[in-house]
Amino acid sequence: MHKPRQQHEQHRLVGQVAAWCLPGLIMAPEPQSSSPRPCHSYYTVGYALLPSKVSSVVQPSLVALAAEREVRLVAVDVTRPLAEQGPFDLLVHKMYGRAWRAQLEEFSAVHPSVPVVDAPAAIDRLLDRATMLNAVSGLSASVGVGVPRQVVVNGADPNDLPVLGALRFPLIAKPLAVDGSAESHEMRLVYRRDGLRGLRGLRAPLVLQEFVNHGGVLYKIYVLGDRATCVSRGSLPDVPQNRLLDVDTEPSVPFANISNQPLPDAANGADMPPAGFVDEVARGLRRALGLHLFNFDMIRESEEHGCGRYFIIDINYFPGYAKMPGYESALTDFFLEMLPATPVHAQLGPGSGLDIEARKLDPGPGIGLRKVESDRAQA
Ligand SMILES: Nc1ncnc2c1ncn2[C@@H]1O[C@H](COP(=O)(O)OP(=O)(O)OP(=O)(O)O)[C@@H](O)[C@H]1O
Ligand SMILES: O=P(O)(O)O[C@H]1[C@H](O)[C@@H](O)[C@H](OP(=O)(O)O)[C@@H](OP(=O)(O)O)[C@H]1O
Repeated sequence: MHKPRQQHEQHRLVGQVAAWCLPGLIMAPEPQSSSPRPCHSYYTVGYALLPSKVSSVVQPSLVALAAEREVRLVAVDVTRPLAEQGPFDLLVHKMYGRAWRAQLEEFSAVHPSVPVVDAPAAIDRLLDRATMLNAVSGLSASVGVGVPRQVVVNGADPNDLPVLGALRFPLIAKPLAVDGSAESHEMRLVYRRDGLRGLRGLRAPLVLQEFVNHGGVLYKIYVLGDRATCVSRGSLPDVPQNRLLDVDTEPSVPFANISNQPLPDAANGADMPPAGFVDEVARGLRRALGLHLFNFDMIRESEEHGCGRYFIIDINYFPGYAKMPGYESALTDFFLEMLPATPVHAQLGPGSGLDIEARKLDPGPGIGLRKVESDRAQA
């Protein structure tokens, strides 16, 4: 039900933007302020994103700054075969489903020299909460960050699960799948065992994860290649021990999209995690995940309830970068780092920028999906 509407919206949105410079391409609008430049001086970064992500991330300020640095941002038309579009010097994407994966494979077979950020198999690990946090356990123990204990519930009554005995209440029930839908952000905070009965309202499969008291402050770390930027946000408040025993209160409560909340006044003076620690965790995760574009949510256990350990609770692919201060220049820098030394159409010589057939005959040095994956293995 969800996807056809999204595709329709995307088609409409793509149809609204002006075609400029190269026939057959659909592009982000050229910023009014930039002076005319010959087409060949530009790099072209193709982006394949849902309409909501386009409107949050591909803002005029980003398009303008990238253009100043000779990078133009071009929307992929997802209603047409990807391999026939371009030429692109770099492709970034966050789309769901097998058909899109097949399009990427075909694109890389036809254009092996074009880096695709990121590899679909690596992104897939973040689309399932059972595998999402596995990379954290791969970080060296000396880094000092963990994940809350959790179990996966595949449809059976969670009360019947023998493993549940190992978890301590309160728990958070989270949908297993992370698929960009509103439902994938609908959760329940479960205070005691009888609260698990109400979970039948949430669609299984689910993850039941231990809630960690953390003073209502969450740290969101935005990763863009080698850069990591940490911001603080509001989060769920601590759950006092007596709330777990109070049978006159609701045994579970629903919530959604908490981490979009600003920091509550009371938490405003909260210490940020040390920059060196943030960088170390971000670097370790980037290597373990093999991804360039993601953010992760980290909390610090309240000292009155524990010993101040850090926990990672969520990792998101291609997050809302516009919420990060200075995102325009960070994203443009990232594109420039990922781009090859020469624009692809300039490598092919004058007049060949539109010639897809010529590129099929001359596939270049071969740095498509495979190159990005091998860079990752070496990192
Ligand atoms: N184990 C936990 N302990 C304490 N609080 C938690 C825990 N897990 C989640 N939360 C709280 O619930 C919120 C939502 O959880 P989570 O990040 O897993 O969901 P999400 O829908 O994927 O979030 P986002 O919109 O940031 O992607 C967190 O921002 C945090 O406030
Ligand atoms: O598109 P889905 O799969 O629903 O994932 C969301 C993430 O879960 C959120 O974490 C992103 O917001 P933040 O950048 O505030 O983390 C959010 O970014 P958005 O503000 O661009 O929608 C999304 O990436």
